[in-house]
Amino acid sequence: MTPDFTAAITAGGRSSRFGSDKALALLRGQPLLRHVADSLQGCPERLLISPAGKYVLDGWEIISDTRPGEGPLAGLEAALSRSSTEWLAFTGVDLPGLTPDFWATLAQARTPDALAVLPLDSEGRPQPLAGLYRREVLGRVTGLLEAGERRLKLAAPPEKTVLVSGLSPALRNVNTPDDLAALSSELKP
Ligand SMILES: Nc1nc2c(ncn2[C@@H]2O[C@H](COP(=O)(O)OP(=O)(O)OP(=O)(O)O)[C@@H](O)[C@H]2O)c(=O)[nH]1
Ligand SMILES: [Mg+2]
Repeated sequence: MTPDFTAAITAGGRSSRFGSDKALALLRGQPLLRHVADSLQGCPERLLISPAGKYVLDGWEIISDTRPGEGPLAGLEAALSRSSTEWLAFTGVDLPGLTPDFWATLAQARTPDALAVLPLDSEGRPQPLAGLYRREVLGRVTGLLEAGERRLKLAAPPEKTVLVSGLSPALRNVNTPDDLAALSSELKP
């Protein structure tokens, strides 16, 4: 099924724990950013939140941060402001295990009342950096940012967030070179 939601990858981070730009670090010969983008390639609209000129990703529109350096919650604000569909798939550069099936599973879990659909990680916690967000959370996100809040996990109210289990293998997150080395060695035949 063709996705009916906009894709957004927030890519304005400094990779300080990784030590070099992790979006461009290679896993199986492809940059991490490419792995994430491939999982969302079927989306009708594709947005990359990053400084102009930093990345080239064919078919993706580069959107500048409205609040540069303020973290992924600000990236979500920029993405929701530009998205023209009701739902937005929002993620980062460092989750190379995401797949089209992952996003389809989240999309199927949407309910009429939901404002967000988030997967549960291996410890049973919602992972807000690989979720679907309804466009109407934009007002709340802007309110949080204006109040000095930066935690992405507060973007949608818990009582209107659908949580999906069984997806944790797709949520391997790369923050350090050791994380990438562990992932590479697991994937070797
Ligand atoms: N648009 C935007 N994205 C951000 C910003 N800060 C972090 N991100 C992105 O949010 C995602 C998750 O953030 P982190 O894992 O903390 O990445 P990071 O901030 O580059 O790495 P550290 O410096 O080690 O914390 C990554 O895709 C980052 O590129 C920002 O200020 N603006
Ligand atoms: Mg960070």
